Amino acid sequence: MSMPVLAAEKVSVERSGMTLLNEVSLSVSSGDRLLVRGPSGAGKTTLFTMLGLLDEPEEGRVLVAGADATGLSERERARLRRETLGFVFQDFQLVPDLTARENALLPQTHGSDRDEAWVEKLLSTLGVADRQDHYPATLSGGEKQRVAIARALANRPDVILADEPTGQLDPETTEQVASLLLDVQESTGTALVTISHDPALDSYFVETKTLRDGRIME
Ligand SMILES: Nc1ncnc2c1ncn2[C@@H]1O[C@H](COP(=O)(O)OP(=O)(O)OP(=O)(O)O)[C@@H](O)[C@H]1O
Repeated sequence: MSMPVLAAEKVSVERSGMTLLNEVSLSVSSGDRLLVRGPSGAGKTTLFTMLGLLDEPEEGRVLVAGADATGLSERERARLRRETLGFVFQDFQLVPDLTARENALLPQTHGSDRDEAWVEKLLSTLGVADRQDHYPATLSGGEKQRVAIARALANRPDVILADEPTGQLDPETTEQVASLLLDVQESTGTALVTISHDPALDSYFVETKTLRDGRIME
């Protein structure tokens, strides 16, 4: 088996004296897709935050391409995040005063090697090329999420992390967005970790894990 591009090893998180995650372990390698399911309050967002290097666990480690990300400075974590991870959120989180295209190009702002052709290809694959000069307010929910997926892939990340990516979409749009997300994931060989309670996503994933009360159920 190839080395995991992202792994949690016995990650435990405590906040205000409550255990939010209890020795959670999981890993994904290039091209893998993993769905983490769980009811409300199970700890899904907390897990997303840890895997996304947005916060640090009290115990355990998060490894990116085999390197321990715990104990890094905020600055080093930000760099690792930018270079290796792509994020998709339930509420899209597009910048309102940037066009679709400018939003998708955002992750490339820091890099020296801008690759606008790649982002244009992504927008086209995701079926929003003709909307690229529009502002988020004039896009449908499905279009916004497709732009957000292009943005997540703009830096050719090793892993896409998606937190309830279809949570604000109707059933038909959920199906379109889920298939497009998985198509681009497959064609780019990126690993994908999706965190969701939406049963509509189950059929797209072979590997699923269930989180309950902060633990992965066996
Ligand atoms: N900083 C905190 N201090 C104390 N408790 C917290 C904190 N953050 C989250 N929690 C609690 O931890 C539990 C897990 O929260 P989390 O947001 O990870 O769950 P979730 O599975 O994403 O839920 P949902 O699907 O409703 O968003 C919840 O009971 C929540 O109220």
